[in-house]
Amino acid sequence: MPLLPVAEAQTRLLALRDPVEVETLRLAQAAGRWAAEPIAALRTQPSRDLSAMDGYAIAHAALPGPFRLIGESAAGRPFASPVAPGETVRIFTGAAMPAGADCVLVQEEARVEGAQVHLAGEGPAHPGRNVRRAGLDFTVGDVLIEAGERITPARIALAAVAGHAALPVRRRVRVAIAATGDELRPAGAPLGDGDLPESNGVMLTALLADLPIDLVDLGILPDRLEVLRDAFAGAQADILVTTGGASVGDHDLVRPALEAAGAVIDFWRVALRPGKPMLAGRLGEGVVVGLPGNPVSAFVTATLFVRPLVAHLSGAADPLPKPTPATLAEPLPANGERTDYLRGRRIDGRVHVAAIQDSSMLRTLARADCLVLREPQAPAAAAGDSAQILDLA
Ligand SMILES: Nc1nc2c(c(=O)[nH]1)N[C@H]1C(S)=C(S)[C@@H](COP(=O)(O)OP(=O)(O)OC[C@H]3O[C@@H](n4cnc5c(N)ncnc54)[C@H](O)[C@@H]3O)O[C@H]1N2
Ligand code: MOO
Repeated sequence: MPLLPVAEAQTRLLALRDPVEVETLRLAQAAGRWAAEPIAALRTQPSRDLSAMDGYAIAHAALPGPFRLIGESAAGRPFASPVAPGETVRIFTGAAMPAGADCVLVQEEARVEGAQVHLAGEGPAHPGRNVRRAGLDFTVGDVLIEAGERITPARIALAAVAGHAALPVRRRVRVAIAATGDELRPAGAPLGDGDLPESNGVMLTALLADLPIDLVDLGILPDRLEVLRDAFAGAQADILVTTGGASVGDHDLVRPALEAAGAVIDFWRVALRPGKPMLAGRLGEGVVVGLPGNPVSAFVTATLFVRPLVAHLSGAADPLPKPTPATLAEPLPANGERTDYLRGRRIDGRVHVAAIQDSSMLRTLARADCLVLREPQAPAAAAGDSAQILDLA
């Protein structure tokens, strides 16, 4: 199989499965999910004209006054009768404008003598000044959140004011993570000769921590075909993520073990660096993504493929990471046939690219705050040139 371009691999991966089922959650529980349907306003906001300031509701045509004080309108306690020209009502921020008044004289520009309010400043410049018109924010029936948009804290507030107590979202995605390799030991465990602390599984757990998932930790699996096959077959997940054993060595057993477990591999080997040996396919009702074992390769492929897949199954309309432009601090050589994702760090607005880009080097990755994209066959770039980056911060 030839190497698959990154964008094509992403498209094929997301096409492997539709978003998971819809559930309805109370607002506070819906944070971080994606809207499963368009969310329309059940009411108009403001529902009527409201004062934007503390002061005196007046008719603009009656300026410069004076005005006779006939009552008060507070938030939730409107003044019921109309206000005639030459009359005024004490009013507070968020309170209903009484009929007959069309602007608010702020109290800093008013002087009150008994029941008379005098202009003591410039006064409201025009009718409508310091008034929030009915429907300023939205009108009943307006679509406020599109299907596939994330439920952010601001959208939760919007949905509440729009009259919703609960929202239709996708259920949590069940993600199983398996690290493979005979040399791996849990972080902190005693190490024998040739042993290595496991880092990909904990990295993936952290990388997905802000997404609505239920995690199934399959732990560290040995390089034994039957053990891998049985663990994969029993994973029962929407997404099974494996790391390691994806390449061509004698101990790279993930692909044959997946196939033995009944998986249908859709693609293997993508035109990117690091991360080339990654694979993806179907396993029962779920999707399997096999990430390479090198820690930086696992991180980059998880960023480009696993996070977007979780977001897609969670109902995100736009799940892929978006590159943004940045300025290079140093020249870069011409690129080869794979899209390169270089570990970079922004200093004073310019991106410095780490000198050694070995896919095993976690210290370089941990110092990076972005990945610098180099398209296949990109010509050499000079310091000061623009480059596309993926933000890691
Ligand atoms: N002859 C070839 N050799 C290799 C090729 C190739 O095309 N031909 N591809 C290389 C590329 S690219 C990559 S990336 C690596 C990754 O291959 P694997 O997925 O099979 O990874 P492993 O061999 O299992 O492990 C690589 C490396 O990473 C360490 N590792 C693995 N899992 C973890 C973990 N969970 N936590 C920490 N470290 C882990 C492992 O000990 C190895 O050092 O293959 C190249 N080879
Ligand atoms: O592309 Mo591998 O992913 O060299 O590290």
